[in-house]
Amino acid sequence: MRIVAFNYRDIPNFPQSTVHGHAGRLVFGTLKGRPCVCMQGRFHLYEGYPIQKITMPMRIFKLLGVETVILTNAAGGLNQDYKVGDIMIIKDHLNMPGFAGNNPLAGPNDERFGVRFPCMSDAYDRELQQMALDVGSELGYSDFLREGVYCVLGGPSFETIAECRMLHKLGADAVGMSTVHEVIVARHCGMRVFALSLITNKAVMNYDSEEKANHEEVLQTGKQRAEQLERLVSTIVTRLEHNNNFA
Ligand SMILES: O=P(O)(O)O[C@H]1O[C@H](CO)[C@@H](O)[C@H]1O
Ligand SMILES: Nc1nc2[nH]cnc2c(=O)[nH]1
Repeated sequence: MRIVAFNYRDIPNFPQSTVHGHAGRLVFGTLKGRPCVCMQGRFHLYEGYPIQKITMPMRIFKLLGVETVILTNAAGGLNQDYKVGDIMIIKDHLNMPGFAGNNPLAGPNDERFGVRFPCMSDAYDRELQQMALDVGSELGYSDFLREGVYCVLGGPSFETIAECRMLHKLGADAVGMSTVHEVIVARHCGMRVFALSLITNKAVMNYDSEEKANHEEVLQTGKQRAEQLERLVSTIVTRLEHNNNFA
């Protein structure tokens, strides 16, 4: 397989990855014969970037001709049934920065990309969610494959116990610091979206707990499930090719 990779620092006006574990490369190649572009590292509000800069790659992908965006993230599990290592298919989100007015589409609307008031009730493609469930079951992943609601916060501090309890009551199954901004911009310009959270740690909900969220655990769980996540995503990509039914 031939790939061509560009360091973010060599791409004019592209933001730079500052997070440990985010390589900072844009990789072009084929995945099971399908042309793909992959971000090795994404951008977050807590890195200090304006929200429009964080989501700029989505518009670049649209202009490159990308039709489907697959996003993955690491997240803390709020749902008490979730275990570390579970993979959650995101079916919906809670956009906390958006509640406070920090939305990537705020400001003048660029009509070349999409409408002023885009719908978000269909943000996560339902056919792709079903396909992921089917693929997961074929691969023998059903025991650790979930469907749930992802909540984005600004970070970089992890949540307090009271915050975790509140987010759980509000209907979130997992909490993180990414993805939602990209989803909004991708949907605004009409790309199809599928997203997964790897539950890398359990959110601490109890004052008796000795557990503490930390980035090392996040990276470690990521490594442990990397192969299975890769297989899941690459098989989904293969099915997109077979079905080719989303044009
Ligand atoms: O970048 P993603 O996969 O969302 O990673 C999550 O994990 C990091 C914290 O450990 C934060 O960046 C948070 O957003
Ligand atoms: N906000 C947040 N982000 C995470 N990323 C990975 N785990 C977590 C977590 O527990 N909380």
